[in-house]
Amino acid sequence: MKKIKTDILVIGAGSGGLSVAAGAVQMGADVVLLEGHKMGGDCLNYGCVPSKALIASSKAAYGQAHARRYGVADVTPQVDYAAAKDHVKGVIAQIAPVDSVERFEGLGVRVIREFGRFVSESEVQAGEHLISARRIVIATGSSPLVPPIPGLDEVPHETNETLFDLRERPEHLLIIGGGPIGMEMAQAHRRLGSAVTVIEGAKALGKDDPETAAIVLDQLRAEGIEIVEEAAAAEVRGQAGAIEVEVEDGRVFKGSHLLMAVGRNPNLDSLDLDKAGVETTKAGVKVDDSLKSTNRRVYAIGDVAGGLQFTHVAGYHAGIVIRSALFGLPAKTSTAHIPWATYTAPELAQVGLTEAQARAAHGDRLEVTRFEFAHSDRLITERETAGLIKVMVVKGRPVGVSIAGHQAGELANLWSLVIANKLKMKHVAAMVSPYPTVGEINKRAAGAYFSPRLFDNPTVKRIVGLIQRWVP
Ligand SMILES: Cc1cc2nc3c(=O)[nH]c(=O)nc-3n(C[C@H](O)[C@H](O)[C@H](O)COP(=O)(O)OP(=O)(O)OC[C@H]3O[C@@H](n4cnc5c(N)ncnc54)[C@H](O)[C@@H]3O)c2cc1C
Ligand SMILES: NC(=O)c1ccc[n+]([C@@H]2O[C@H](COP(=O)([O-])OP(=O)(O)OC[C@H]3O[C@@H](n4cnc5c(N)ncnc54)[C@H](O)[C@@H]3O)[C@@H](O)[C@H]2O)c1
Repeated sequence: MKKIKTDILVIGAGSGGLSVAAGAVQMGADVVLLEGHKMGGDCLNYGCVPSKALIASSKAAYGQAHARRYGVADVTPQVDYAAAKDHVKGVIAQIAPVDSVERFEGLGVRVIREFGRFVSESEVQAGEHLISARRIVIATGSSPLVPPIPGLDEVPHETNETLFDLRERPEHLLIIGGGPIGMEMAQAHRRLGSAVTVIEGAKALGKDDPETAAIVLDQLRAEGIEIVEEAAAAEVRGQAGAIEVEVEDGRVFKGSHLLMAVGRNPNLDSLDLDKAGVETTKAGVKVDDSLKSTNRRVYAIGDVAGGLQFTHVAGYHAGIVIRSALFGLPAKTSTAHIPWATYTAPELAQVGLTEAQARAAHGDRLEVTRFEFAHSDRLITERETAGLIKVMVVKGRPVGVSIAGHQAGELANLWSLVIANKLKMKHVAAMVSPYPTVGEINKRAAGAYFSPRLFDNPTVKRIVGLIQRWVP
């Protein structure tokens, strides 16, 4: 057994683990990084990157088929599904060097390509290495949840770990689960020419504001995607090419392929966490708001910490851990300014509280300001007018923003800045946006907040009237 001593041991080289390792080593800590599978984790290999690359292919196909509204003839796109998958692989390959062993070794991180498991409160075994560390960061991510639906273990099905390797376009893709994975892949496949049925046990895009989610779902349905809600899958039957999903009320949906997209399972099983005194819940490692586990030397970040499961959240967690583990400074997580976006067309984005959450937290003090994308000159030129921004405001300060529409994810950036820095609507209103940009929508939303105060206000009218009498 080779013994290694280090300051920081990071288990898992995905979005969270790589960010801790890169940050800590560049600030002078001795860092060991373990990765048992692919460098870059889910986001690079099976998640954000391949899904957004496939969405880009589908957007190109959709653009060809819907050009007439711009005065350019529609054409039926000649989709080569395998070539689209080559494009996906090419994108992964282009980004992979940033997450590679070579890059991290170049930064001074000792990278060990083995799975790690705890043998004591401060030691982890990885292959022939026994590593003892001052601080250990669990960043092992999550895996696709495979629910105990009768028949599923005998019927061939895809998950996010296999879908991007599929070379033949599914004739009819059945998707169980109408969350972000299900809906992004539904639209991508529909636009690439598959028939698509989404079977959702509750509400599709149910973690988002229902009003903004409805704008997205209307468009998906208009593109021909069948979305069945309140229909939990109860049984799966058939074989490759001829699959049936029976839902709880007895309806049966037929397709050629099946994608499971019903949520995530934290990667805990191989870690022997009981040897380290690290407690877990169903969601993941039990952590406090500074991401410390029940063993004060051990942190958990990203998907395995069981909160919001996004790459940018894993990166945000990394910053908290670096502050705490390297500098011994207090650092606590907050979700108030955390955004997320679903990259359907139109996109769906959320920052902080939804209207329902804000109402529950702030009651009558809540004001909801709205602006319809149909009033954006830029989006009229682009013919992308379906969309809405809702800003939840308490005493002049935004506490949440829900956006559906073209570039909703891009628009969300500003609101994270505003909420993170406790800025007010007056600060957004004070910004000058270049005309005609999509980003102007954010300023218009702030304008909508102030309009009734300025334009429907008898006191303002009286004052203006008085002043005008005196102005020469
Ligand atoms: C289809 C899909 C699309 C997505 N799209 C987006 C998106 O657009 N935007 C977004 O923000 N998020 C998206 N996500 C979520 C995002 O991928 C995750 O939130 C993110 O990857 C989590 O990072 P992580 O570091 O916690 O885990 P991961 O990136 O999964 O990394 C964990 C790593 O740990 C390794 N590991 C596990 N156990 C051990 C062990 N015992 N020893 C050593 N190594 C181990 C694994 O092999 C893996 O490489 C998407 C997810 C999916 C599935
Ligand atoms: N754009 C992005 O940022 C992005 C994209 C994809 C995934 N992700 C991340 O990955 C996570 C996982 O995504 P996901 O879509 O798998 O999970 P999810 O938990 O968001 O959605 C799963 C859906 O499956 C439904 N479901 C569960 N069991 C069912 C059953 N038996 N029959 C029918 N429906 C059932 C649930 O009601 C839920 O709506 C997301 O929560 C998100 O954190 C992010």
